[in-house]
Amino acid sequence: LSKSNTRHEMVEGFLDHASRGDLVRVSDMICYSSKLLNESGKQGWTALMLAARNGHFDLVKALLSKGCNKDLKNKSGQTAHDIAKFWGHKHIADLLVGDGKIRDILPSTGVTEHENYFSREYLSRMSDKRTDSGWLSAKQSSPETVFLLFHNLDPLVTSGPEHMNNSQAKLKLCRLKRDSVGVLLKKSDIVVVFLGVEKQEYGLIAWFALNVEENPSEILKIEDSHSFFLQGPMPTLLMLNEDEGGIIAQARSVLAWHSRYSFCPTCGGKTKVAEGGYKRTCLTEGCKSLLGIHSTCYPRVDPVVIMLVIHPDGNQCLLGRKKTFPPGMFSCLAGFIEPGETIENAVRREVMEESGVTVGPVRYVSCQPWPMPSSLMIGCISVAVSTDIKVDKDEIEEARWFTRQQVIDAIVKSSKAVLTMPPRQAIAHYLVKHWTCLNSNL
Ligand SMILES: NC(=O)C1=CN([C@@H]2O[C@H](COP(=O)(O)OP(=O)(O)OC[C@H]3O[C@@H](n4cnc5c(N)ncnc54)[C@H](OP(=O)(O)O)[C@@H]3O)[C@@H](O)[C@H]2O)C=CC1
Ligand SMILES: [Mg+2]
Ligand SMILES: [Mg+2]
Ligand SMILES: [Mg+2]
Ligand SMILES: [Zn+2]
Repeated sequence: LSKSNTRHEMVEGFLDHASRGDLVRVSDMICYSSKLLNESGKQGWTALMLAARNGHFDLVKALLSKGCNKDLKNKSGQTAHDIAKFWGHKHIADLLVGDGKIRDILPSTGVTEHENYFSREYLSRMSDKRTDSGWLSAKQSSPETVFLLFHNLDPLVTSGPEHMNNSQAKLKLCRLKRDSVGVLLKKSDIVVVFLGVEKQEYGLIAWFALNVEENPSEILKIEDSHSFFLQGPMPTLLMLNEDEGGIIAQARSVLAWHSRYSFCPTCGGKTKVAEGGYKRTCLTEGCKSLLGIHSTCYPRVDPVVIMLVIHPDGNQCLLGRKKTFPPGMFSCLAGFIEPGETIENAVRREVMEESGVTVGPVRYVSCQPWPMPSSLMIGCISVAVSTDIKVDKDEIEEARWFTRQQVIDAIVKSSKAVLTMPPRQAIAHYLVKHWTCLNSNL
């Protein structure tokens, strides 16, 4: 018995070092007993899974090089690769794909998937539960369930010091419980949107979002004295951490849709909220919105192209500024895609309209949900075939070619910088940075 206890303690210790990313201790212990490599602890988690969970890149590399089995699964059926992907550690997930077989199926475009702010999937949406009203109402009355409250689409956040552990973000969403929002849930005119459940092993903690028009402070029991409705949306919504940015992207877009589409867009009739807040069905008998593809019944997403246009000399890029931008800031040109238009044609049309520049080849780079109210920014890089600029004064105040050095100075916020860049959370920032890295031989 004591022998197996000692062994058990050793495994526990080993997994604890792995979880904390202690490369030295983990390596030492493997030298002592190589069997530890594939040992698992609570819920079947191996050292590799724990290292992948906590983003310890070097440790994952070391464990792989020692020959650990990366295909083992924990009790939830997840491999280390699944875990790394879940938690947004893309570089680790790539490493765990290993021999490259999976990625090699796709022909290389030189573009790898990049996670932008507002893009993280912290919750699993579980869309199959949206039609299960029994499950949804049980979750709404569960004491564990998390409710996010919005007032006119501004989320309730807190700046309380007790929330600031392990987080660089200055603000955090208030995770309210059933008892705090009970009075609102009973009101018939409040839409409650099911966001999903936390991605974790035990239980299924559900999250819901609700929006109220009148200030609810008086009728609610909110104990946190540091809480307030975050006015915005820009730039305040960029102050949350990456996990919460992803949650806001989903919640705010769906709530904004409800606040703008209370009546049927087809006949003006009353609608009924269905599918956990993911549908509004017209109540008028025979309404055309009920026939065929009734896309007006679902939350809208508006595709927008956003593009970095490269000068034919390869060493300058085109940036513009709107009157509403802070002084000195320039960004990528952008515009809504119109019906019957491809991404590439929308890029060429918007650049022509806004700057008078003709664009040739266009390539997709990355995308970003932009919940103001519900755009999907489709980020592209493209090459100009003409260089004269003539701005459309209605939309753009100024557009200019900037050299690679000038945009690098702006990205690193050098004192020599002649412009400022959009914040790092905006895909415009990423597109410029992506280009400067591509051209590092210049
Ligand atoms: N994440 C990022 O890095 C960036 C995000 N963006 C976002 O991209 C979006 C679009 O960029 P923007 O340059 O304004 O777009 P456009 O160049 O297409 O111009 C905007 C104009 O288009 C009209 N418009 C509004 N909604 C639609 C629609 N659904 N379809 C067609 N036309 C529409 C509006 O006109 P009117 O008001 O007269 O009705 C608006 O003034 C904005 O929401 C902006 O916030 C932009 C730049 C950077
Ligand atoms: Mg435009
Ligand atoms: Mg525009
Ligand atoms: Mg437009
Ligand atoms: Zn209708």
